[in-house]
Amino acid sequence: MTLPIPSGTRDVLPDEMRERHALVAALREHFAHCGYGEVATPAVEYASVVERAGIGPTDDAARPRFRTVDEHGETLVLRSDMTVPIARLVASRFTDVEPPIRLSYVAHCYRGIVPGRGDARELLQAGIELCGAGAPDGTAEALTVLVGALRAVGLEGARVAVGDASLFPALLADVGVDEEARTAILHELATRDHVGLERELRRATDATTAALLLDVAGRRGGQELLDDLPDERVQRAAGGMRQLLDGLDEEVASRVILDLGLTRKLGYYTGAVFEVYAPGQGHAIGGGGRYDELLGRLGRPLPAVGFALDVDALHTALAGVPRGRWRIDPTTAAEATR
Ligand SMILES: N[C@@H](Cc1c[nH]c[nH+]1)C(=O)O
Repeated sequence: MTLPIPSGTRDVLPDEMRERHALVAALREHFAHCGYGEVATPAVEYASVVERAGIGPTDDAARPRFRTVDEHGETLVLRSDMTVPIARLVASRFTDVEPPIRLSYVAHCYRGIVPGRGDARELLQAGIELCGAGAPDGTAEALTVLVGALRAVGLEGARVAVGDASLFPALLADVGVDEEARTAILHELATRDHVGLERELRRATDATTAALLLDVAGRRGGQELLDDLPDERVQRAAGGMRQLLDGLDEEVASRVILDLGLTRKLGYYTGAVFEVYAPGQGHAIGGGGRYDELLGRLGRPLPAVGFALDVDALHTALAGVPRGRWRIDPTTAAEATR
């Protein structure tokens, strides 16, 4: 008899667990080497505290999906990511600590899923948060740690798509699109619905501007992409990306693909956003970005940036890499955890 477990969750058996331990050990070592101290936070938080983070509409992946009421009648939520709990931690436990504050984590998070899409309801994330370091230097540091993490586990073929969550809002304001139409357009952009995006753009602007914005949303490529932007307003809106690229070292920049239409399903991003892609994987295996307003909403205004890798997705991506090229050693990890 096979007893079911909730969709989007999984059991992990010993062989896979041994490799997962090795993978996580390599990531932990890398984060520590880069100066990030590991923290743990509770899997449950008070709903009232998370609400202060001002998480967006119901399709925002940062909005907790699992709620329960404790013995005092307080509503508790299962965390949906580590960025909000760490922002809470920094705002309440690191009040006197001089920034930048560098923290890392390996933790399970819980999300709602769209049935049939293969999303994880429970996912193991390994990531960092760099609080108190603005753009572009803080962003460059986070990207450098990210690229180093991919190298530390031997995933040489991975690429990091970099976009900017402020690019389209700035551009839409610049071309005079009103607030309501802007929200509809940004929604289509976030869901990567090209047809819907075209429809909303045509509704909100004239045909030439709509065509320009649609073209910008589809631009993806190397650094030369920024040298060839079609319009002064687009060049202005992409100024942050230019500055970021100028500050990256060559090795990190060689892993970056610019994606002007990139947005993430988490509403707290205010600037650069990243997504990690590995050969043969249909979904991103990690992502991150700048969230310069979140900490302020929780009581300690600091610019911040971070990323999280989906450990299981990273593991699956590594399975496509010949064993001899893994930088992690599952045998040693097995001994270490025995
Ligand atoms: N919390 C984000 C990743 C991230 C960390 N810091 C900023 N963003 C996620 O779950 O995808």
